[in-house]
Amino acid sequence: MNRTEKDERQYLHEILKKLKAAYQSIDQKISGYANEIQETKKYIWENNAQLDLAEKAANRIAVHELIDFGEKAIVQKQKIAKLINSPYFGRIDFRENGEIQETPFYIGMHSFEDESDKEVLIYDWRAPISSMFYDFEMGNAYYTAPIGRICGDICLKRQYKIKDSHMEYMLESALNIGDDVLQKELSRTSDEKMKNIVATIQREQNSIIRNERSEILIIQGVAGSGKTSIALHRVAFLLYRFKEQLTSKDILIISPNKVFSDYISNVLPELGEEEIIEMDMEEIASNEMVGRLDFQSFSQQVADLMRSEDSRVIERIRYKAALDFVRDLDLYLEKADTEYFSPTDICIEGINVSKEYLMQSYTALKRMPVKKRLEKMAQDIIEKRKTESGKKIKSPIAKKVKTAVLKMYKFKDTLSLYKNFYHHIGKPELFQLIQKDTLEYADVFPYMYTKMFFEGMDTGFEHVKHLLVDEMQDYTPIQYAVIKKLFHCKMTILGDSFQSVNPHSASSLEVLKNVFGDAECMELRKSYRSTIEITNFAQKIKSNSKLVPIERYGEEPTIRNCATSEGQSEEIRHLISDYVKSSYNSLGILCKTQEQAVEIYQQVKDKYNDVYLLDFGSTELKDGITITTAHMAKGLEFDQVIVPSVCSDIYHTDLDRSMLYVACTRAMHRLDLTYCGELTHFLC
Ligand SMILES: Nc1ncnc2c1ncn2[C@@H]1O[C@H](COP(=O)(O)OP(=O)(O)OP(=O)(O)O)[C@@H](O)[C@H]1O
Repeated sequence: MNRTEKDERQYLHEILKKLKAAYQSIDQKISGYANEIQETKKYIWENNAQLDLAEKAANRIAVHELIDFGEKAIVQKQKIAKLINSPYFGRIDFRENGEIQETPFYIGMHSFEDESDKEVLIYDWRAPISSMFYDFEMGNAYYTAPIGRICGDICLKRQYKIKDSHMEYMLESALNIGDDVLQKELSRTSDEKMKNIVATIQREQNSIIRNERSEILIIQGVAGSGKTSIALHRVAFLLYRFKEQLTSKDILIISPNKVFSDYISNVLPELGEEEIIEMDMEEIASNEMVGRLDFQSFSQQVADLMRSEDSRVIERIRYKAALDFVRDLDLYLEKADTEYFSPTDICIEGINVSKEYLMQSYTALKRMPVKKRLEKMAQDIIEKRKTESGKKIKSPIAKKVKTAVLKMYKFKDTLSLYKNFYHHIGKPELFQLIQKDTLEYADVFPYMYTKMFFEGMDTGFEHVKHLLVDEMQDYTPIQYAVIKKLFHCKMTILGDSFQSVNPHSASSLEVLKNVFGDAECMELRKSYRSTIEITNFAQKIKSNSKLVPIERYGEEPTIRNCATSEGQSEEIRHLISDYVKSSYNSLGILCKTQEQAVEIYQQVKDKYNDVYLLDFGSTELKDGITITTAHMAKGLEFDQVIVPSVCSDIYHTDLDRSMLYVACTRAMHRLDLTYCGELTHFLC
């Protein structure tokens, strides 16, 4: 039963022996497959002339099968290699009701069974029995197995830190899982890529990961509460739980930008799953707009707003970000459906159709987009005429009929129909093109919504069975209305309404609940990323009464006043030098605008190693000094953060407050702010 630490070390030794043996055996299998593939190919090559078609096909199938076996074996080998490095992180001894003796269960990243007797030696963290490790302390516990709920007692609970096959420590955890282990994990320095957190998943997080029932699950979580980590672990769990129905190709992640995608790209492969396809909202829009209209990007919209707060622009953004806007547009499209089709009798080259008949056809095809409906009506007229006359209808005549039917609709393209909406509501000023053929960002999704009504859409997303939307607060109800039309699948939607990078178009949890009436909402209130000092500091910028900081202590954040802008540059260099001397891996210098970021980059790029400037075109996050905007840094984290120029003439609007909050909440261990002139009132 491995009672003592000595027993445990011995047991680890035994397990490692078995793992290494399994590794060798699988390695041999892989070599065997490789040889067989080569021999079969050689055989086909040498005997090509003599083989008949059936033999050739059979040999080719054999090669494909061998490749398939080989690939599966390689995946298995990688999993065992990971287990050799760290076989397990937890153990629970569970006595099922009615049994006399408890059984120990070791829990790790993947499962592993003894080759000889098939006894499971390590349970995958996603296995039903492993849920008790996260959900219960010592005493009464249960888990849900395929046969139903299994109840009993947990008699022992332990945690281990095993690295490079060596047990660094072992802890008896009578309390909540691994307060000590969690503290150790959170105190570590950052990594280039997001890490898995399987060993320290908390109970409230586990209930989200293992939620199987919700069709649409909304996770509202405070900054640093682990939303993104949890969402990715949830994907891994669903892939394990529904392995027969769900593969990584059936899942799509909508994330804010490419750097963020790169940052999170490691978690699923670490958990033994394949990487998932990621897109941002603009890519989805681009697919629809290609060859038609250009459009402003979200980042450009925010950057423009930061440069100058034009009240007319804000009014346009706000109106289109409201819940009522979707209703207004729906009402308009309903009207457009019935009132903008004005049929007239058709008399073309002996083809006579009455307007009443046309109206009937139009109404009968109501489920189709308008333009497709009109085209179908024209086609039906031609077909009917062909059947009646028994002759082919010449294409110029068919064309004339089609043109006549299309003309009966008041608008011939989506843009005119969409533009007319603003005349219809008596506010034409709410629609402005940036320049010819370039839509404002706020118009992109309303336009797409109108296009779906008028022309329809080939989505290409039919295969998606689970959609994950991160940073939900930055998408508006009309964007969700488009998403709902594009994706008919389960969804996990996560974000934090406190972290919107554009308060004029932010969606609160209430709004989201309204959009997805039948969604289940779960909240995460504990913040894990930052020290308590940093979290409390950020709370003063934007107070969230629901937030509970994790008790991890560090340095107080500083606000450094500088007499001149040269003095400020000097101070920033001084802070960078501190970072260089420290054990930290990453420093984020997070500015309000890209222009400021470029300026600082120019000042420091030649003085230090590993300095990177990120903008919205960037695709990668690297360890070192990252200089970028708060907007771009959304979702990321750094060991140390510097926020320059926190003075009143730079940070003064609601938007600025949000940016400052996002910037400060990116810091894990150290936070410093600099300014010259008057300090922004958000920090007074
Ligand atoms: N249970 C946990 N064990 C260890 N680390 C955790 C746990 N939960 C969260 N973390 C850590 O907290 C940090 C924040 O996690 P994550 O980025 O997923 O949070 P978030 O809610 O998406 O943050 P934000 O909204 O502020 O971008 C990460 O470093 C993550 O590893």
